[in-house]
Amino acid sequence: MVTLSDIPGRVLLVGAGKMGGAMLEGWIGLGLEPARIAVIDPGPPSEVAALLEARGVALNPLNGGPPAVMLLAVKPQVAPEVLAKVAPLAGPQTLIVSVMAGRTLGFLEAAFAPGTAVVRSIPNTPAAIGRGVTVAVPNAAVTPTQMSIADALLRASGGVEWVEEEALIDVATAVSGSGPAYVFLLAEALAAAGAQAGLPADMADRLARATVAGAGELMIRSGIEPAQLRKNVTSPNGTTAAALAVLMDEERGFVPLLTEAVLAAARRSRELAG
Ligand SMILES: NC(=O)C1=CN([C@@H]2O[C@H](COP(=O)(O)OP(=O)(O)OC[C@H]3O[C@@H](n4cnc5c(N)ncnc54)[C@H](O)[C@@H]3O)[C@@H](O)[C@H]2O)C=CC1
Ligand SMILES: O=C(O)[C@@H]1CCC=N1
Repeated sequence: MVTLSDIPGRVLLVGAGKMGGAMLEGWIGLGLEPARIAVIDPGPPSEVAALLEARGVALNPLNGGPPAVMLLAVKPQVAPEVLAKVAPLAGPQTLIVSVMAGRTLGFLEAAFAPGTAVVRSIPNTPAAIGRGVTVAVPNAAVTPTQMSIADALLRASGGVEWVEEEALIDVATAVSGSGPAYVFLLAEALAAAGAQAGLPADMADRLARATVAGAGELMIRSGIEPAQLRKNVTSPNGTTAAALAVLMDEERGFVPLLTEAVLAAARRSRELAG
């Protein structure tokens, strides 16, 4: 098994915003030596800049030779101009790992020298607390060792699932990549509904947060299927059944709505391919 300290060279992070910064924190937390990391970012968020300064991670270094890994975490929309600038920093042995939504293996391969090893992946923001999940696909040039290196870097943020079919990344983006936003919206909507139904707003907010967090933790720790956990809350002819009759309506309920949302996100991921 490859660990972060086995990576044969530097890790160059291009774009240290919300996602890149979260991954960086994970690597440092798991013992990747700060001297083995460098960051390229013209304007990292202040908390990331403070972390770089505190740990002595090089920001925008002028040289250093080709890195072992270049991890791309800029917005997909600026990828063409950013890649044109950073591609010359990669050597023949450099492994490219992208977390950019939509940007395909084909797009990434075209930006680097022929034969460059590229992994396209999609993480999510619970990466910031090591509870993310990432789905990744390698191109044909990725060696087993490089795949283990990519796995170690991505696993610092949580679980990793490898797929062989690249099209699945667009769907994973719509489910797990964007998914935390759906859950946060659920917390927002539950709080708003509670306030509208008469709870003090701050209390509705606390109850909604605790409910979403507690339900998520129960699902993980118990290992019980979500459908069974739902049934465990639902007494026959009780309050939950009354709510679920609305939420599980086959036409207007949560399932058709979420299906439409996931399909919209997957479609957008395919559009971002450019
Ligand atoms: N935020 C999320 O939930 C997820 C984001 N992603 C992907 O991660 C990537 C980054 O997203 P966020 O971190 O949310 O965005 P962000 O805006 O927080 O971070 C982007 C960073 O790129 C930097 N940047 C801009 N121009 C640059 C350049 N020329 N060279 C180097 N760095 C440059 C910015 O200063 C910023 O710090 C995107 O491609 C997105 O699709 C993937 C999965 C989840
Ligand atoms: O909204 C986006 O495009 C990115 C990718 C997945 C989550 N955030």
